[in-house]
Amino acid sequence: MRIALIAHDEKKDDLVAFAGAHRDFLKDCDLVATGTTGGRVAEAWPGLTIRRLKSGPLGGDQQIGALIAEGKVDALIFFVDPLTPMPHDVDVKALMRLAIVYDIPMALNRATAEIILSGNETTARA
Ligand SMILES: O=C(CO)COP(=O)(O)O
Repeated sequence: MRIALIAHDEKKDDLVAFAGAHRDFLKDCDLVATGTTGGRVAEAWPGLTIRRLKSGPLGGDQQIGALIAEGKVDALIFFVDPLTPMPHDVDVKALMRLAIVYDIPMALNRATAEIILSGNETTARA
């Protein structure tokens, strides 16, 4: 499964914890992430191989959007911070829009990410 991982700064600890809880499944996935998020997850969980793109504010969100448009991402897990204004808010919105246009599963918080992975982890075990 090809999964894109992104977290805003206030949510990075949550995403690192989420990735750790699911590392047995994620180690067999094709993971791509924005720069800082990918660095944090890879540092915490060296068993995970993650392709790191640019940092979000420098174009990383748009790079992931382009991968979605090319059909190269099966699911987007993006832990957003709804309480902090972002200079690159338009990029975030554009990324979400493409996930909707191409109808891929998109988790914007941990509760939804758990549902997306639980369905696929079950399939992977079967
Ligand atoms: O800003 C982001 C998403 O909008 C995430 O980018 P980083 O992973 O580089 O912090």
